[in-house]
Amino acid sequence: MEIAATATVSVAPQSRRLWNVFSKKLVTSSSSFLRFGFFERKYCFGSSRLRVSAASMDAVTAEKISPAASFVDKRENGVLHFVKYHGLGNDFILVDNRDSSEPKITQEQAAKLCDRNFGVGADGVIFAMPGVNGTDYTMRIFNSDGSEPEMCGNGVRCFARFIAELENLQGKHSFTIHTGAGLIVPEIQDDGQVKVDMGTPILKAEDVPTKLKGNKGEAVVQGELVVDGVSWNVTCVSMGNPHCVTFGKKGGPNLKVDDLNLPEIGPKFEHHEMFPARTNTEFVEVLSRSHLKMRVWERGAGATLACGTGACALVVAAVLEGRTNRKCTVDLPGGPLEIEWKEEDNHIYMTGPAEPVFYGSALL
Ligand SMILES: N[C@@H](CCC[C@H](N)C(=O)O)C(=O)O
Repeated sequence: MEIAATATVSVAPQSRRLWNVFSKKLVTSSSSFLRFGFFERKYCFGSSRLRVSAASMDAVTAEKISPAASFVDKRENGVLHFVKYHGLGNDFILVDNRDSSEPKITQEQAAKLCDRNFGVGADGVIFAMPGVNGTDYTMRIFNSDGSEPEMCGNGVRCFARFIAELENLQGKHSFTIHTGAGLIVPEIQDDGQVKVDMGTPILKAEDVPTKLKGNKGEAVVQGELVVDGVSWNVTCVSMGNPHCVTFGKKGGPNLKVDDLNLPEIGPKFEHHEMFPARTNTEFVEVLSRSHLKMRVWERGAGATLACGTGACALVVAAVLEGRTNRKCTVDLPGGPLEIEWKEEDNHIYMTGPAEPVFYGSALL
């Protein structure tokens, strides 16, 4: 029996070696052809196109199909193709959703996929969708608990790198991205890092939103938040999504963030009645006027290794509290981010890495 098959497969540079292995196997083993078939889908990502024709292969008979390969090969419905990325260990399942303005999976399915034991494992699922109002793309994200936030700083850097792979773009590139927080503009740098114009911070208490009363105009700056009978100094900032930033307790010493029991204290901030939309919370230690260290408890995701919107929010808080300059390095558990809150345009700029980890297909 002659099999004619053509597969157009594009792969991320990091994955090229793996694909080379696949393609080598393809010409040396007929059963590998069937394994390859699992990946031989319309789904394409990456920058190097590999065109494979199996028409000239020796006859491959149906008897050679192993039951397992056959099962996998047949699956198309109920399968989600994805690429896993991370930004400083804040990890996401990226989905090519450019053909539709409806996410390919539900919030419940996203929560299942994010489970680190029963799913792929991630802090969230991000969908690359068609742009609106003249923007290049729309980014939507579901947290690992299935809730939908407005924005994600580390996620948008991953998004930019994902788009560059999908569109086969090399070198410096910027995109206009519509998000729940408005227009966000990431730019891939020559060194592969991504610099993002994160827009302007929102400080008006009711827009953050927080029920705490504004004490510096309409903003909450070093306001008092009582958590389990203990008073904390907090500054509330929205980067499109809500953040509560604290440098320590009222009248207490500056925080040593390594000493915190984050899983115990984090949820008490997240679900505090003063935050009607829940909140992300950044616990911050000042190392110098241009160097901060933070740990984060994220709304809908818990303790994560990094939070880009959080790093931006805490530099705004640090400046408003007179603790630092407008340009800082922020050390997060997963590594550093460079943040600048520019006086000229009131915009915040975040620079950091985003890396692909693996690609795959998940059964839904
Ligand atoms: N990790 C993200 C923030 C993701 C959204 C957040 N959990 C929320 O619900 O607001 C970042 O890097 O900004």
